[in-house]
Amino acid sequence: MITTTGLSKVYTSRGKETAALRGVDLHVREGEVYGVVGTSGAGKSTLIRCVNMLERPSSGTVTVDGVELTALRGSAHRAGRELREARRRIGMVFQHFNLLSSRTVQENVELPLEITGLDRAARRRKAAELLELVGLADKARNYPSQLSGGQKQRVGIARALAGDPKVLLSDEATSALDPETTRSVLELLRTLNQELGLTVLLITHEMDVVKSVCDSAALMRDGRIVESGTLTDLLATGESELARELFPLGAPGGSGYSDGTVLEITFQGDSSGQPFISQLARTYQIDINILGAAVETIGGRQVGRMRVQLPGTHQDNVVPIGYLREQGLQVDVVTTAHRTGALA
Ligand SMILES: Nc1ncnc2c1ncn2[C@@H]1O[C@H](COP(=O)(O)OP(=O)(O)OP(=O)(O)O)[C@@H](O)[C@H]1O
Repeated sequence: MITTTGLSKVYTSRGKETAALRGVDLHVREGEVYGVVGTSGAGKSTLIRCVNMLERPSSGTVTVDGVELTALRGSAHRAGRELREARRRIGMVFQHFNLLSSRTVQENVELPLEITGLDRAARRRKAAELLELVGLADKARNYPSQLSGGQKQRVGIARALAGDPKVLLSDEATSALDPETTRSVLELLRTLNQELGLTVLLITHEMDVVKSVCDSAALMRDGRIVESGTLTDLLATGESELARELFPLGAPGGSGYSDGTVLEITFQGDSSGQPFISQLARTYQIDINILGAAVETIGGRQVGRMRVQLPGTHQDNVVPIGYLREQGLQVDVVTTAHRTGALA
């Protein structure tokens, strides 16, 4: 639904060049919620602004719903007709809502419809439907200053949906909100994704946002995507940085365990109900030391991760590790004791 290839963006200000994007290939499938995370300055905002051509990329292509936007004429602020039409099918919500304070809630939602030339009665009807959808039917006549942050963002979302978009872009939409309001706005995004089949591309610096609503995620660093995939696949990849951030298990492995073999076991879906540790201990008559464990719901699926220590070297544990993998578990060997005189 959204594809970028080799996307680059260089800003020039006061004679200084900043490469904000350095060849980004992004692929967001239809109907998924896709999160882009990364530290400040990684290029997330630039990426999302290039996706709807608020910013024209320096090179590379952007295709949304089969239309190659980069091939359409017009600049970011003076778009040609085709680009304007394509953009109408892309809704955008902003961190600071960007509502007009002099207009009522209803009038804010109607704004994009005025631009399309829809008549007054139809605009009213559509805005009323959208406000109903975001749970704000009773606030239609209020002004933005009379609303809470969460309510303002719901208005922002209703306005973004006015053009019946297939894609919704969210630029840190919950960053200015408290945790509870964040949760309810994310739930709304999820509901819209499921009920309207809306594809959502969001950028955030909060891992919790990814954890609670995203199907897929990408990690950006210094203008590049350094890792991406579905959360399920990322969690099944031992060395995934995103998976570790999504699901930290306290102190990282690799230090502090002087003997034995330390494993990180990740289990998802069906295998999460299995008593595999006790089965392993019984089958191989070994003492297993549990160093840390957590179970969370990530992308609507139960995922567990456990760090355990087995006696002996990696070599000594090849069979038990194979047994765990046969059970469908993801097993990563974090540290292993070397076969020394003392351990042999
Ligand atoms: N209009 C601009 N002119 C010049 N440089 C810019 C402009 N916008 C962004 N940059 C630079 O491009 C780089 C990427 O910025 P961008 O805002 O895309 O990152 P970000 O990951 O969204 O960061 P944040 O989370 O802080 O918003 C940064 O070095 C930034 O200073």
